[in-house]
Amino acid sequence: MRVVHVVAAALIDAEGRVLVARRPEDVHQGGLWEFPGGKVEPGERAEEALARELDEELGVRPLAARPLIRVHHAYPDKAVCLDVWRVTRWDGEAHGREGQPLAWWAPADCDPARFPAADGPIITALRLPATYLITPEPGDDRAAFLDTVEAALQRGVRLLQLRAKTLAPAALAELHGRVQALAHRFEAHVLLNAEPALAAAIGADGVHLSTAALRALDRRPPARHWVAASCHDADELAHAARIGVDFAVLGPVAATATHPGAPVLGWQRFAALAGAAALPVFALGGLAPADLDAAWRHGAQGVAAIRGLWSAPNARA
Ligand SMILES: Nc1nc2c([nH]c(=O)n2[C@H]2C[C@H](O)[C@@H](COP(=O)(O)OP(=O)(O)OP(=O)(O)O)O2)c(=O)[nH]1
Repeated sequence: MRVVHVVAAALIDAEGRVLVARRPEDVHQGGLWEFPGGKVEPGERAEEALARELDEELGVRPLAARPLIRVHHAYPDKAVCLDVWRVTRWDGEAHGREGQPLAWWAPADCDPARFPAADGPIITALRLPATYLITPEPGDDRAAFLDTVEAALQRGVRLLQLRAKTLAPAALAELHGRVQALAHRFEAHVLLNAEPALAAAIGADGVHLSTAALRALDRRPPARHWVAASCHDADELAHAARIGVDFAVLGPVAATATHPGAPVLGWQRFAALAGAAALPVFALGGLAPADLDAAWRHGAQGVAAIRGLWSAPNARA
């Protein structure tokens, strides 16, 4: 089946709400809500198509746009590649130039059932931040560890993975409780890197699956908000998406101190794998916030990091 290349925009307003439009009843996926956009015309670059569609449909001109996610989806009658951009500044006031109803919804209120099936990963991408902090092993000084978690939250980190492989379950549960209490003060979420049953039992916001744990599962484990997984190749990404994992971490993009000798992907390979994956993918491995632009240009949700997002309490990133 020929793949139809579509550009779509997530216009984000000052309150973090996203603009959605209702598709007419009589077209493909009619009656459902969508992110405004349309087909890329022959010879057009994606950004040109985006500007044209936003003018035609909403009467606005994008001023600040960056890639959010690319989603491939095969409907029974049509295969699409949705190239979705996050637009945070534009000229003009958005109005339905084709008579389509518009609404501004918080990403948390976007119900995937009201959108075309391809849009699930787009909604997830909108709900996720651009950085995912993975903690280093906590060591003996718990107070210093918690201070550094708090400093990261103060710098704007809103998604954390507590990764403490050296701790027994009781000690891990205890530390998790403290980290989660801190995180919740900042409306941040903590994913526990542990057995899904332990994460669920102690009320974690989510569970982060190791590659081995992901491979052993044939369905999404129960979780309060998030199920994430560590992936290294196309098979693992496909398996993660198939069982309903919300997002993946893929790497290493560059060499890291924590995983010396691991085969490095590089940005081109990362882009090919992330672009074909049906879920948001964070880039991991030797990266820091300074790499966000490169990550977005290569199809990443953002950057996941241990060292790159973890620094002494008084050091500002
Ligand atoms: N714009 C948009 N299209 C989506 C979304 N989700 C989704 O599956 N699609 C599909 C539906 C359509 O098959 C295709 C978009 O094509 P379209 O028919 O809206 O494109 P267009 O505006 O160029 O329309 P036309 O002039 O060819 O009629 O992408 C979404 O969130 N936004």
